[in-house]
Amino acid sequence: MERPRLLILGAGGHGRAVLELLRDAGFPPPLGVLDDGPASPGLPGVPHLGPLSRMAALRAEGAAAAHVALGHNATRRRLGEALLALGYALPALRHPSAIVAGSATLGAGSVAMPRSVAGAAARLGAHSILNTGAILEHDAVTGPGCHIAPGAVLGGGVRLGAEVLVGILAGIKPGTAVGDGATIALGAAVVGDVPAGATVSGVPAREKA
Ligand SMILES: CC(=O)SCCNC(=O)CCNC(=O)[C@H](O)C(C)(C)COP(=O)(O)OP(=O)(O)OC[C@H]1O[C@@H](n2cnc3c(N)ncnc32)[C@H](O)[C@@H]1OP(=O)(O)O
Repeated sequence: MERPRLLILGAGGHGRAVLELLRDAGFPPPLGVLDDGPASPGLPGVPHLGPLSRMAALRAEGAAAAHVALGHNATRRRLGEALLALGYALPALRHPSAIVAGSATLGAGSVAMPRSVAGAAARLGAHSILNTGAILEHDAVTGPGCHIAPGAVLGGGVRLGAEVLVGILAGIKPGTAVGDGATIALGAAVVGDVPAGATVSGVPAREKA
């Protein structure tokens, strides 16, 4: 499949990481980057095309494919859905060192960063990040707008709702369910279901009183 020139949304740290991925994966140079930061330095070597609100005008001018490279889950999902509604293609991005099982799926606008793994029948939701070295074990499923941070591991059959952050090096016991908008602290060991909106931390993971 020919790799498209992408419009990137977000010129922060994650944007720079995605830019490296695109180079490693053989994508052509991005069309440009949009960012709302008034003093945004942009992405190195990529034309800065203005604020996020320009995405509609650029679509009308012929931009056809995009990626939202923002770390904030709700914002990334909202912008990704807006891009889809405008008719942009949002290809799932995958670093060449990522291991994605033939039966695994990566949703629209999602990204599998270096050395990440998606096992048999795992499903990474739309607009989600499987960050460096993170692992979705077999049959693990995430909703849209999730972020599995570097080194985190979802055991077999784990189910995440929408917009869940699983912090760096956290682990989730096989078969566990995590509700929408929950935050799993870095280093946590989740051994039971987590309600929507909760923040849990520690080993075993608990909500703070
Ligand atoms: C490429 C990348 O960098 S991806 C980055 C992805 N992001 C992450 O992995 C970070 C995930 N976030 C965390 O783990 C955060 O520390 C959170 C969400 C758990 C808490 O953040 P905040 O609400 O800002 O809490 P804050 O730092 O003020 O700490 C509040 C209390 O929780 C404790 N705490 C904070 N993080 C943790 C943790 N991971 N495990 C155990 N306790 C923690 C603090 O020590 C503090 O305890 P105290 O009240 O007894 O003093």
